[in-house]
Order: sequence, then C-alpha cells, then structure tokens
Amino acid sequence: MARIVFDLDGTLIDSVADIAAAANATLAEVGEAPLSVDQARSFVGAGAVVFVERMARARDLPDPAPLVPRFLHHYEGAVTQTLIYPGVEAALARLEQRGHSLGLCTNKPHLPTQAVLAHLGWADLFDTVLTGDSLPQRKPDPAPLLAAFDALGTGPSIYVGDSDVDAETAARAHVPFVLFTPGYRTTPVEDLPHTAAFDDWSEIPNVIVSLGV
Ligand SMILES: O=C(O)COP(=O)(O)O
Ligand SMILES: [Mg+2]
Repeated sequence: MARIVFDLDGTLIDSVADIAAAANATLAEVGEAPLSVDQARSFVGAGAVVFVERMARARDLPDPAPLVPRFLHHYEGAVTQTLIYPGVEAALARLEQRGHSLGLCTNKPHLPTQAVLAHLGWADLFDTVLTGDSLPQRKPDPAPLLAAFDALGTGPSIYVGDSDVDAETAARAHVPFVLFTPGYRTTPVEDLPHTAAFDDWSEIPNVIVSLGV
C-alpha cells in the first residue's frame, strides 16, 4: 500500500475566497485597494510570507514586513467561504479503505490549516500534517514532503498537488507527482512536470491504481 500525500489549497479545497478576504482586510487597514480573487489566486502557493510580498508589490508598498502579522491575524480563522472540491471526500475514503496512508503537506500556516481542517470535520482525516511553518524549510524545498512520507512509515510514495511549487517539490523529492489541473497553477499543464494528471476527484482512485501501487 502507498503513502499518499496531498497538498491542501487548490487541491483538496478551493480556499482562495477566504485568502483574498484576509488579504483585503489587511489592505483596508493600511488604506489600500483590494485584490481581485484572480490576483489573490495567482499569489497562493509559496506560503503566507511570499503571498504578502506579492500583495505588497501589487500595491507598490516597499516594506511587506509589517503586513505579515496583520495578514496572519485575519487568515487564522478564515474558513467560511472555503469549499471542498467535489468528490474529494469520497475519493479519500476509497483510498483509505484500500489501505493507503494519507498525509497532508501544505504551505498554509499551522493556524489556518488547523482551523479549516476542524471546520470541514477533517481534524482526524490525515495520518500526518505538515504545514508551511512546521519546519524551517517549506515547499518547494523537499524537506516537508519527505518528512510527511517518513511519518507515514514505509511503502511507495505519491504526491498529489495543484501548483508549480508542488511540481518542483515532487521533482526535488524524487517522488511521482499527480497534478490536479483545476487548481491554482500559473503554468500550462504541459509545462509542469507530472506523472499523471486529473481534473475530477472521482478519477483519483483509478489514477493511483494506474501508477501500479
Ligand atoms: O499557502 C499557500 O501558499 C499554499 O498552500 P498549499 O501548499 O496548500 O497550496
Ligand atoms: Mg496548492
């Protein structure tokens, strides 16, 4: 049986509306105009600090540092607009029934990750959870992904994610990468290295079988 690790934002959940709301609450506090949801989506993937750096650049703010704690404060409980992609829960239940172990490796910080997992009733769904601040390194550094696989014991490894950062992380960790194409990637599918791709969660159990694990 395999160790299957999943990314969170843009892979299991569509959370950009909550992230944009936290960003826009932050910008409002410093008298700046809001981001569009599309703009916010294009800034997600490399963690909260990089998100704030991109947001500050978009508003010509020279120093992102003071915005980081403000953004994290608004982000902590930002769960109400987040949606689970259709078919995710049935697919994860199926994989678990087949005996695979399931982990989470996200660049989302610990507090909003815990908040959204609790909100969705997923607090006990994953056998291990690595967040953007669990280790000194975050994706695309392979360390958190490798730590997630280690925590799941032994067996073949598969990483499922949506973004350019995820593709690079998997390549650097030397593990097969399964790409969820409707997520938050900013690069065409054909330009992202991947082992397999899918656009509907009902396909994932068969995709995993096709990888021979
Ligand atoms: O917080 C981010 O930037 C991205 O989170 P993810 O790694 O779950 O896609
Ligand atoms: Mg993602």
